[in-house]
Amino acid sequence: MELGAVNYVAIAVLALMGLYVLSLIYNNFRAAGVTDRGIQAEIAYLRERVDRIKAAREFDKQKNELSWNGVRKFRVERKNPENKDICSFYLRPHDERPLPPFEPGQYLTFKLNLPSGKKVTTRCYSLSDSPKSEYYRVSIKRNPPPKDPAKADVGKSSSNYFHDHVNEGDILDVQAPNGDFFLDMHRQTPVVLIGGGIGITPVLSMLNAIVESGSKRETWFFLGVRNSAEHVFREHLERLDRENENVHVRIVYSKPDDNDEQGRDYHLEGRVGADLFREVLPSNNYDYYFCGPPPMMESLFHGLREWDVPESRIHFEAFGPATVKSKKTADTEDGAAAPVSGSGFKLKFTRSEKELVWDGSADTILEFAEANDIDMDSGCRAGACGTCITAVLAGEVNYATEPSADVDKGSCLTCISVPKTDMELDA
Ligand SMILES: NC(=O)C1=CN([C@@H]2O[C@H](COP(=O)(O)OP(=O)(O)OC[C@H]3O[C@@H](n4cnc5c(N)ncnc54)[C@H](OP(=O)(O)O)[C@@H]3O)[C@@H](O)[C@H]2O)C=CC1
Repeated sequence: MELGAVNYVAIAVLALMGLYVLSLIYNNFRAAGVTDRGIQAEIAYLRERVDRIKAAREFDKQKNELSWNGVRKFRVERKNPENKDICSFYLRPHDERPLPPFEPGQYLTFKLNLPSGKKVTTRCYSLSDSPKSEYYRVSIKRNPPPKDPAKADVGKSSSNYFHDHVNEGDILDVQAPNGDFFLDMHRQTPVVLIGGGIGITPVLSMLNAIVESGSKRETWFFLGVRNSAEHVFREHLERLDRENENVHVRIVYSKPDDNDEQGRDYHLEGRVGADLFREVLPSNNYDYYFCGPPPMMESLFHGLREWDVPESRIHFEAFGPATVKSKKTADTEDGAAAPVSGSGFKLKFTRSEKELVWDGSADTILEFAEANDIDMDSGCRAGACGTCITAVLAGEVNYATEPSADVDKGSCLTCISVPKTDMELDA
């Protein structure tokens, strides 16, 4: 929750008053020849709080002044292959005005004109570097073709479009950074950051932000990949580990190649999960942030819960699997059950002139529509960007997670909802 300016001022004033009173007490002790470590610690703590409040205020101020509504033109300044499947794009604002800061872990939303698309396609990609005033960076993995060759249409794949068609000097339409999965940079509590495959992107942004801020926060960084061919940002991670006492990078290969050598290329063999943390981490007392393939996110969530990590300390990318999100909803304090959908509801898609029966096989209305060749817009697929908003002409939905995008009355976000009744949708 963001604090209003008035609240910041009130807290800062109270903290300063506390600081003042403690200094008076401390000076009295000093005058009496007594030094009290407890009082010094209190003063240091209050000083740190004031600094944090000031930093948070400055962040909000810059964000409000420099952010933008709708799309802004960005020029691709540099296109840098990280390996054969992953490419980083460095983006600079075409208007050359400074960029607003973002929270490490957030993503950018792109409006793309794909070669075979009739209309604009919306796609979200995590920012993979720390907040910088000059450029934003996204690192994108090329989507493999679907197993069914009949469904292969590279012209409709936004990741393939980036790899094959977006070049240095090109201009892209970009919405401001967004997203609820981010690291609170104003805290100093120890963290474990975990990336699986290309899921490294948001947690790498967090790691870079910690290091660049000069924070001494204890930070463990686990990267799970198959082997050295997938081991991206290798030199960068080795350098951060070497140069920062508080940073501990652990590379985990699930299927090392014959030429890969433990100790030289990677630290541990196997999969990143709670069993490995029990061996490597001094305790379970951390905040955990993770992003990766859906099975990894699910097993991490359950493994950490079984290791008695409170749910409030488990944070994962909202683009993650619906099953993890439903579990989180089901575990809410009031014990509310995760929203479920029965099967057998009739779904009428008026524009597409299709009437179908919801069989419960899809996680969301969006997935159900896509499986039935109904054209629907989508972006983040996590209820955050609002691209999939669709008018509900009749009926009601249940949400798997609380939408973070605004939803007008009479509409729904199809990417995170399931039917609660028979429905008629304007799609
Ligand atoms: N911002 C976001 O939300 C982003 C999300 N992503 C997500 O990240 C995913 C990463 O994809 P990709 O690079 O293809 O990942 P990969 O399929 O290449 O998997 C990466 C690693 O994760 C391991 N893994 C698989 N299952 C588990 C498990 N249950 N527990 C532990 N480790 C496991 C794999 O091991 P093994 O060899 O044993 O399979 C492999 O070593 C994407 O599918 C996307 O969903 C990616 C980028 C950004």
